[in-house]
Amino acid sequence: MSRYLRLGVNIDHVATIRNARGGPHPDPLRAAALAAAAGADGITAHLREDRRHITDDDIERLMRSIDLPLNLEMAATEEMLAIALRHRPHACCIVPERRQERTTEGGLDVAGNRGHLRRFAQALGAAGVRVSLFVAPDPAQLDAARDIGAPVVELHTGAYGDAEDGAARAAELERLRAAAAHAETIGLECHAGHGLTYGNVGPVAAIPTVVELNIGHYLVGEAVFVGFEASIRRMRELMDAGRAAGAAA
Ligand SMILES: CC(=O)[C@@H](O)[C@H](O)COP(=O)(O)O
Ligand SMILES: NCC(=O)COP(=O)(O)O
Repeated sequence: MSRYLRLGVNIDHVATIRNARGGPHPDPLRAAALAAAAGADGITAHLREDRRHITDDDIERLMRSIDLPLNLEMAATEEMLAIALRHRPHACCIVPERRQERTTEGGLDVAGNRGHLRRFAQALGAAGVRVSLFVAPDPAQLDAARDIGAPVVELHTGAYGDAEDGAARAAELERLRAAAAHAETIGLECHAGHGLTYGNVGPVAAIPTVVELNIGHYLVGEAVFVGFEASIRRMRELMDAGRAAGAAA
């Protein structure tokens, strides 16, 4: 029987639009409420060190007012750890950050930073926060994640989304499939996300050991044309269709 695939709606880029004018509109909290109405299973927000989209105040307000679990994405810095420990969201996904990047370019080097990341995983885990590590679909990084005691990994799907031809995309999809299978074998819960769209979500949703997708930028972009709830509902339909196709194969 196929497992339920959760949808975490990332509301970062609602804040990007708001911040373009410096006022309160559009409010990511309103987006979170609409995501809940559209059937999202969780809300994801990335508090970047440079606060280019989500702000500290957004996190405060999300923690106070949403009913859905919050997945706080953050870099492994002392400042972010203190914020996460103060709020204790349902989950924290630790992600790499480079100030000059336009978006999250790759996964964490868990294998090369075990000591540092273990301390974060332990502190957050002890506070009751479910810790996930945002990694490339690389078995060595998954083994390192398990070694440092993280219960969850989120596979970076950006290379799959960016692949320009069918063969390259198939190769990236195979890397995701193999990594998700490896996660299950070593006892890690497996999520995936970054750059997912209506056009590419199906084959990722079909991977049976992936239990959560986090999707944001495309949903906010589509919302301009069809509305936020409608964009989420359409994504949900495509995820469900992909899951069903995977189960039938
Ligand atoms: C880690 C990740 O993939 C998300 O945070 C998402 O990409 C939105 O944030 P940015 O666009 O700022 O990378
Ligand atoms: N962790 C991935 C995420 O939250 C959403 O990424 P994107 O859909 O905004 O690229």
